Amino acid sequence: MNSPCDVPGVDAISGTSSHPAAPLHPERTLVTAHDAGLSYGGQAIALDHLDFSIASGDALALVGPNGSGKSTLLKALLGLVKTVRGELHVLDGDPRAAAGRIGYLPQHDEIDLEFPVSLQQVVMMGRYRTLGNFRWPGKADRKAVREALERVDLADRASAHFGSLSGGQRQRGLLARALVDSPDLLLLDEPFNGLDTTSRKALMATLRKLRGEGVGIIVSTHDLELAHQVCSHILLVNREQIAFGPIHETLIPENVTRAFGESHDHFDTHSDLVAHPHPVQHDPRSRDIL
Ligand SMILES: Nc1ncnc2c1ncn2[C@@H]1O[C@H](COP(=O)(O)OP(=O)(O)OP(=O)(O)O)[C@@H](O)[C@H]1O
Repeated sequence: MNSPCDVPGVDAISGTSSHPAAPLHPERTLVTAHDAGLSYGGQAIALDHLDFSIASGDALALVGPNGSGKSTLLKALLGLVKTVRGELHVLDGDPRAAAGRIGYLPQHDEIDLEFPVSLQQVVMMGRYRTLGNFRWPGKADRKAVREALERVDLADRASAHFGSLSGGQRQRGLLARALVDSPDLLLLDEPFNGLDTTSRKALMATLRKLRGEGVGIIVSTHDLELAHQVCSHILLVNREQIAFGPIHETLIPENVTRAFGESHDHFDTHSDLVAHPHPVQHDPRSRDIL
């Protein structure tokens, strides 16, 4: 059974129905991988045998243990890591050609919180590709910044000193920076690390709203709740692809064990968040809730 959270327009937090805006991004395939292998400059393949695809409005949870290749895949989608075998296409072509259509929220950001920069100035940094080196931000740029801040519900804090915002607000501000050029594809590397429950929920709601607008999302995470609340698909990796598919069919104990090993402690395979296609009898924790 699909979770209500899988359906664009159904609120992730309340579970109530809303009226989604018409998709702003046309339906199209955003990423395809065919037996792709990724490598850092002539070194051994860091992540191999990738075979998956995602389309507009899909959200893919990229899940695997530390060092399994999650960031490597995100960097390859940005054209920063080479595909040394097979194919990895973004918007039907080489990832480097699609760079202007991708928004990226890195795992660590370098912004010095003491630096006297406002939230809207941080978001404007996301316009640098559009602005080039020699143009001052104009009306259209300021409008784009305002709209990006509205999308993450931070328009009222536009002038605030970036360093004075809460951790969750800063994270949403950085998301606005990734969104300011209206990307077709949004890549997020562990965006929920260190966030409190309220900020997590706000960020999840924003991501679901973006899906409803037709943005494709790939989010690297250890967080199964996030994966279930936001994502339609999951890609489990451990130096190679372990499994890919709709989240409710693919996030099963067998695949989790294959990705994390028998002794993993990240995921309780009896957790409500891991699908149990064949619930184990006599175990009160086992429920086929999905
Ligand atoms: N710049 C680099 N040059 C060479 N090898 C690298 C580089 N960055 C990562 N690797 C290697 O690629 C493999 C995958 O690392 P990656 O950072 O993609 O894993 P990850 O799943 O994102 O890990 P984590 O959850 O800890 O962030 C590791 O063996 C790592 O050592």
